[in-house]
Amino acid sequence: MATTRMDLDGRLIKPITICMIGAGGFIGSHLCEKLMSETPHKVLALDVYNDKIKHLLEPDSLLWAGRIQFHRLNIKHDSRLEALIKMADLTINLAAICTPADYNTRPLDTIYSNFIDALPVVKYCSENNKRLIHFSTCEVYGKTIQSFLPKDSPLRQDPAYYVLKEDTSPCIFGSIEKQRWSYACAKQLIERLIYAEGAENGLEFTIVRPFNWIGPRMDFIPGIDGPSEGVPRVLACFSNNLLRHEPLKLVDGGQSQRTFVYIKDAIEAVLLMIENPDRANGHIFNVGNPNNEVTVRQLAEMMTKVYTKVSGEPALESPTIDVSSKEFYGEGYDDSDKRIPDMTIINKQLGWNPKTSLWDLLESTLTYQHRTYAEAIKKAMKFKVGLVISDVSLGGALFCETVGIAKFCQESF
Ligand SMILES: NC(=O)c1ccc[n+]([C@@H]2O[C@H](COP(=O)([O-])OP(=O)(O)OC[C@H]3O[C@@H](n4cnc5c(N)ncnc54)[C@H](O)[C@@H]3O)[C@@H](O)[C@H]2O)c1
Ligand SMILES: O=c1ccn([C@@H]2O[C@H](COP(=O)(O)OP(=O)(O)O[C@H]3OC[C@@H](O)[C@H](O)[C@H]3O)[C@@H](O)[C@H]2O)c(=O)[nH]1
Repeated sequence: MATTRMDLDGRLIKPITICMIGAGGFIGSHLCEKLMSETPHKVLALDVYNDKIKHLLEPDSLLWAGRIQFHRLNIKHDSRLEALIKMADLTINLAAICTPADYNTRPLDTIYSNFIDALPVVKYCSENNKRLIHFSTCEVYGKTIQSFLPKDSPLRQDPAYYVLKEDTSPCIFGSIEKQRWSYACAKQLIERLIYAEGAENGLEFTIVRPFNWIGPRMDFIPGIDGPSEGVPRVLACFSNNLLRHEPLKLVDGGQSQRTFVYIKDAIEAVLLMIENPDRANGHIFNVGNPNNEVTVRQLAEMMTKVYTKVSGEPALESPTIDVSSKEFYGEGYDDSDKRIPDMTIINKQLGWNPKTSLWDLLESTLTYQHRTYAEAIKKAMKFKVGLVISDVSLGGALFCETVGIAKFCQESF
């Protein structure tokens, strides 16, 4: 760990204490890891779970012991929150419901989590003159202007109609019954509130808009370290399909486009924000990789190829199947058509650029997924087949939840 660190303007960085809310999640776990291994800063890690940061908390002999402290609390109702924010120099708020499967099926929880529950955090930071880094989302841009242009319009080729820019792009959401947008709308309102606290009360803030950060520890694998009926974000959905040898499900044909950035690249950007307050305060930053754009169908094809390479297992003959969004997510789902971040502001303020190609980030991530989950999945599948066989021998109905299991069952009989 470097003890002497300089900021981008050549000044010595003093060690600070960070109150990190949602530290036990995907981004939080990587940020804690980075702060512990490369900086002298202290972290008060707040979350309801700590499974993803357990390796940083135990044993006591770790190099950084004493610099990270876990507080199990729910910010919805815990009177310790203000005191913890007061103890820190900087608060980073990552806590949120942020999986699309929840937005239209649990819109109230989504709005409460992303707006109402974030309010006291903003208030305590403002009242106690504490700096805040708040995690918003690229979803605040909603759909692109391009998506409303006629299919044959030459303007569709003009980046002005699709590249998403913090200070000029509009936020375009669907109608109210498209409850998918409950998340984006709640995030937009909390951004506006933070901005207003900055303008009227002098709150020192930075807003981060992540563009599909992916990597190890993202979400969960259904039935292994999360609910079997749960629907995580696309990286974990496709990883789960690959691990179980079942086709990857393409929602509405997989035509939507996304840019994916490697979590380790993105964390570098957050560290620059933490350590360069003069350059980061008052700004909203897109953090993504404009060079890693694919359709979801292309992502599925690439993940299938990469997984074959890292696992040594052959791909299925038909590696993908189409599924309607209504069937997959339920009524009220809608989608962002395309998400390319403009990088001008983060480049100018922090000199940050993403480095890792989509192929490389998928290779390291799927190597991790295979190493972490392949055995557990095999065991779970054998157990299920065992149940099926005993069910059949008892004259019960044969149930095979997945194509993979169905094939395995046929072979076993
Ligand atoms: N991963 C991405 O690509 C991405 C993209 C856009 C926005 N974001 C935003 O970044 C933030 C972090 O995302 P993530 O991918 O790490 O998600 P995550 O779900 O892995 O992490 C969120 C963490 O917050 C915790 N949390 C939620 N509600 C809480 C509460 N009431 N009290 C205490 N803890 C609570 C959860 O337990 C979880 O550990 C979110 O605000 C999300 O909206 C992430
Ligand atoms: O199995 C799947 C899962 C997802 N998809 C599709 O893949 C695309 C990406 O889905 P994700 O679950 O990763 O979520 P999205 O990119 O739509 O939104 C995400 O990005 C912004 C963040 O705030 C959140 O992390 C999340 O809302 C969507 O078009 C979705 O419909 C599939 O085709 N198949």
